[in-house]
Amino acid sequence: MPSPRSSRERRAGSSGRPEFLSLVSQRSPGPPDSPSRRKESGSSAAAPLPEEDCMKLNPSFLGIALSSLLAIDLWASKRLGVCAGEGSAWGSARPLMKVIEVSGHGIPWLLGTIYGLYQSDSLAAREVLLNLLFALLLDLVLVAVVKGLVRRRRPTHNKMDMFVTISVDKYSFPSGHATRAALVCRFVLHHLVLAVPLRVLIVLWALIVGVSRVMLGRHNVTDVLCGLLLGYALYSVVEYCWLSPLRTPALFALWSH
Ligand SMILES: CC(C)=CCC/C(C)=C/COP(=O)(O)O
Repeated sequence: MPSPRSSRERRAGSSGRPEFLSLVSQRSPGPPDSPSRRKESGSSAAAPLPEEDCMKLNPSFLGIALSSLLAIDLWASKRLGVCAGEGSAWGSARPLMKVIEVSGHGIPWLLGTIYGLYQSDSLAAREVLLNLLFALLLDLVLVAVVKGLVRRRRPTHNKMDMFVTISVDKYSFPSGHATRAALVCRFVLHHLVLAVPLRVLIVLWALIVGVSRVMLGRHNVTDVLCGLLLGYALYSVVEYCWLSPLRTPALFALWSH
């Protein structure tokens, strides 16, 4: 009478390594009954694979979770893109959204910081502004690299009528406006002495810049969320590499009057 062994044990045969054998036989490129396969796995492995093993070919839980998240992201982003065109549900708010867009654009921030550097009359102000300039440039490079690597297209409902873009800006992940808004917000909160209402205002501004990207149809929700996280994290890199007159005297000499 055969002993009541499990199907896994029976498949193990004399080797006692069922998982290894089943994975090898599943990954072999030849057809299930090919001579090469029979030679590799012995006569007992030529039997059809049990259902339990075939499950390993199915998408992983992580794969399913990611595809579902992306589907929800696309669906939600389309629904939230209420200012994507003049004819959209909130089309009349589009001009205001575009003003918010410019407020988070790289050019005004870069020009404003450079102007501030030339106008600065104290070493402390120069140090802060020089580091802000470094942060803004680092952010531009990081976003360009990630956009170039990920190459996620902007939502189909986006109208490409943005103020000054570079070639990688045809891609949407991550949102450059969101990274900049989070980075600048954290930077300002750490280095400027501001009254509480102004501190609240800068946080609100960063959030509104993020939300406006989705409302304008420029980005999917995940582009903005990841952009905000990336910008927030980037501030820690800036803090770590902080440029000071002691570390980089030559750089500070450029702006000494
Ligand atoms: C040309 C310069 C200096 C900056 C480009 C700024 C820009 C257009 C970023 C794209 O932002 P989103 O990824 O949020 O659309």
